[in-house]
Amino acid sequence: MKLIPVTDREALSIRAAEMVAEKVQEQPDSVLGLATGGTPEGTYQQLKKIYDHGEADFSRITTFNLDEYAGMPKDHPQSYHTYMQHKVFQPLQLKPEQVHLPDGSAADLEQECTRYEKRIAETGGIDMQLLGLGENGHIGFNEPGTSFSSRTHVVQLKPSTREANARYFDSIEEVPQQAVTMGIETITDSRAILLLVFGRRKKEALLRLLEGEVDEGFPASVLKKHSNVTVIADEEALTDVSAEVMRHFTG
Ligand SMILES: O=P(O)(O)OC[C@H]1O[C@](O)(CO)[C@@H](O)[C@@H]1O
Repeated sequence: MKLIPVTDREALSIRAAEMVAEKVQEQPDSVLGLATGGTPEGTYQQLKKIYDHGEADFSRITTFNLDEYAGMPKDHPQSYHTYMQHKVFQPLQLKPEQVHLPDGSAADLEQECTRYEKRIAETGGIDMQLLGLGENGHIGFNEPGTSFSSRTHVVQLKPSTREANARYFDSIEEVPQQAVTMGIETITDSRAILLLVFGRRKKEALLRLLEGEVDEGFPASVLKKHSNVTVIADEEALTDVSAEVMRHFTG
């Protein structure tokens, strides 16, 4: 795991967008794994600037999202389908056939998980996966305790995750109880992973990731076993990380 420390959220977003754009420049038919939530929003804004300036061509990429709420129509204002349409697919003018999300409104969710895994495999797998970090260490919606060998599956969301995401809904009761998420092994099968972490809210999780053991009780710790993970983190998230640990991951 390699750490790139940056000053703040904006610097993180610029750096992450540059890395995604560089990947697409060197491999125009890249398969990108994308995340939702607050973390990658700035990165998507920066990618739009890069696109508008004609500095990258996204017309041949394929995308796969990490997760989607279960039981939510695709056109619900808080669905990840809607988020992606507004923040990525329309701004980068991606065509429907280029983009993929799990269908949380599918009648048979187990079948949907199998379909999604198959689709990822058919494209040859993910070249670069963007990830945010949950306060409890979740990646995608893989909550603590999820097997490191899990594939795309249906999850019961923890109360803490529902509370963290309640800010996007009118009330916590409206936050779905379940989601469909890529599994941990689906994520770690990606050839490269870019984990973005900013803000004080994430400092305990980042500290545990950098200093703690690899353990299924903290899903993100699996990233330490992967050979190509870059963590971009800002000063606030790195507040409690010792100089020695910083040197270890940046050196
Ligand atoms: O970026 P946020 O909103 O802090 O959330 C952290 C992670 O949790 C999720 O919301 C759950 O999948 C991810 O989309 C995100 O990367």
